[in-house]
Amino acid sequence: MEAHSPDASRDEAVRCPLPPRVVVVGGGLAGLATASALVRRGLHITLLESRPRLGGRASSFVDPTSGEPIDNCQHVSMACCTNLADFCRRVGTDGLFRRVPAVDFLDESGRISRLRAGRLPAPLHLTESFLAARYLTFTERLRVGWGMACLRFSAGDRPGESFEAWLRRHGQTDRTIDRFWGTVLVSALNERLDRMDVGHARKVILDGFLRNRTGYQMEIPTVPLGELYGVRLQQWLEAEGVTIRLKSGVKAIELEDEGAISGVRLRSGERIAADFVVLTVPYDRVRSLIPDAAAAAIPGLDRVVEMESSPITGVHFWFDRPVCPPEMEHAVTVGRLIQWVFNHSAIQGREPEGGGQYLQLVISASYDLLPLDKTSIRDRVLEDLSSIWPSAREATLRRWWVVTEHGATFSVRPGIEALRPPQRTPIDGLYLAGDWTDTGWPATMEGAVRSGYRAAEGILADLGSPRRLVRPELPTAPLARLLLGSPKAPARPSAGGRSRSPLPR
Ligand SMILES: Cc1cc2nc3c(=O)[nH]c(=O)nc-3n(C[C@H](O)[C@H](O)[C@H](O)COP(=O)(O)OP(=O)(O)OC[C@H]3O[C@@H](n4cnc5c(N)ncnc54)[C@H](O)[C@@H]3O)c2cc1C
Repeated sequence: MEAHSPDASRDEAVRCPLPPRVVVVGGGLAGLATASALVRRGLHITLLESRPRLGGRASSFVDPTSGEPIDNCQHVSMACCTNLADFCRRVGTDGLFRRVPAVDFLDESGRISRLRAGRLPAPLHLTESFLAARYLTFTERLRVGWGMACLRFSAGDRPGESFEAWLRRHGQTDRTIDRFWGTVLVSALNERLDRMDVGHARKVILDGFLRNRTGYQMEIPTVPLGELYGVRLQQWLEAEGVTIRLKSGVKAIELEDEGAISGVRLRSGERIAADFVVLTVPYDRVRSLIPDAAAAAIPGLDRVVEMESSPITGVHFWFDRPVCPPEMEHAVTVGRLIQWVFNHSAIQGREPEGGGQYLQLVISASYDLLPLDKTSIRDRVLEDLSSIWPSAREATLRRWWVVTEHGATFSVRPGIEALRPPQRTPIDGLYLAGDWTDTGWPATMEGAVRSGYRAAEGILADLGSPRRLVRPELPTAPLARLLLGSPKAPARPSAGGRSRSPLPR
């Protein structure tokens, strides 16, 4: 399987120049992005994944009763996710998304308020549709506008302050907090407002919704995640010469006497030699893969364990008849347990056999559901859905799944940025990546891809062939630059300087 013998030493590699060997540990979006960015550069790349499939937290499983692929949970991105878009273009899956230019908010009386760009330039492009929103009174809409202005201009945040406390300090009421800020941000950041960092909330509102006319638009996959980030990625990477090994869990990295990376040891005991290792495993796994002496040399690594996880619950319902309007693809629900409804019969054309409707419901930061069993969660969600569309009461629920991912994302709690390590480590040849590493982004597919690109940039710089892989944010519109200032440029890994054989140019 390997072009190099497992015991090939660095000296031999210098005498007989072989392609530099990169081992990527983890086949989630960070690992996939790292590998995809390094192909066609004369490297020997191996990707090791402990599970029997690629995709990590963005994946599907097969329903044993129907044989149908089911996503662990609906994943959507926004048009401001420029690196995820770049990654999908790179691997040829960019045609498998539907761009949704309007976000529909559904209130208790079943009324839809559509958020979409109007005639005004950014950052005012959403003003017309927001002023028409029916889930807030006119005064409440003005109050939210004031909150946004404060978010831009407030002088300094109080260390450790939650976003909810910040909102109350800036004139927001229970209703605006619950019906606007909570509705938008809890699902965007997968955290409750009373546990949410102010900087991350600011980033979603300013960078996601206001800087650019299209940044808020959603990208919804039209195929199951297992196809999007699993099967298709595997085919593409293998065609590009990447060796993919599934069911190959890594036990630990291995180091030379001088402290540089020499390879990884699998749980099976097998050793794979490497000049570079990129660890893209989740934050709560990384420490166990790094020997103590090396871990001590990585500033902040021990603090990674202070990160916390936040859960997401995805509920899948197959009804024997349409429950929501058949043409409706998605809705953000205001003032409910359910936060998002996705109509998969409309989005992916996945009508249950014999007709009916397949709906996916999402509850982010689902702490309150953790003590409940799956049947109780099903019943609560069904009750909630029935109060939106009473037809859900009469319909027969043919099949259902409740999937709660306890460690769905790291919690964006106040002060989180101090716990996120950079991708480059002081260990020669060792990189970290994953949505939890320092990207300035919350736990998202975009953050994962950015981290993978940064690790790849670091490796190429070490090999004397620096390339810019991380794509810039969407351009800030001129008026938005005037009113909001420029977005902060995230820190980048420093350029090479390592004693590595240069890449052929
Ligand atoms: C339910 C849910 C809903 C979400 N919704 C959204 C959304 O709508 N939009 C969005 O942008 N993001 C969403 N996210 C977040 C998004 O899925 C993650 O941010 C992203 O997929 C993380 O990618 P990653 O590569 O950093 O980590 P992971 O996907 O966790 O990948 C790490 C990989 O490493 C593997 N691994 C672990 N240990 C080892 C080992 N020892 N050896 C080898 N392999 C190992 C794991 O099996 C895994 O495949 C959601 C997440 C969940 C769980």
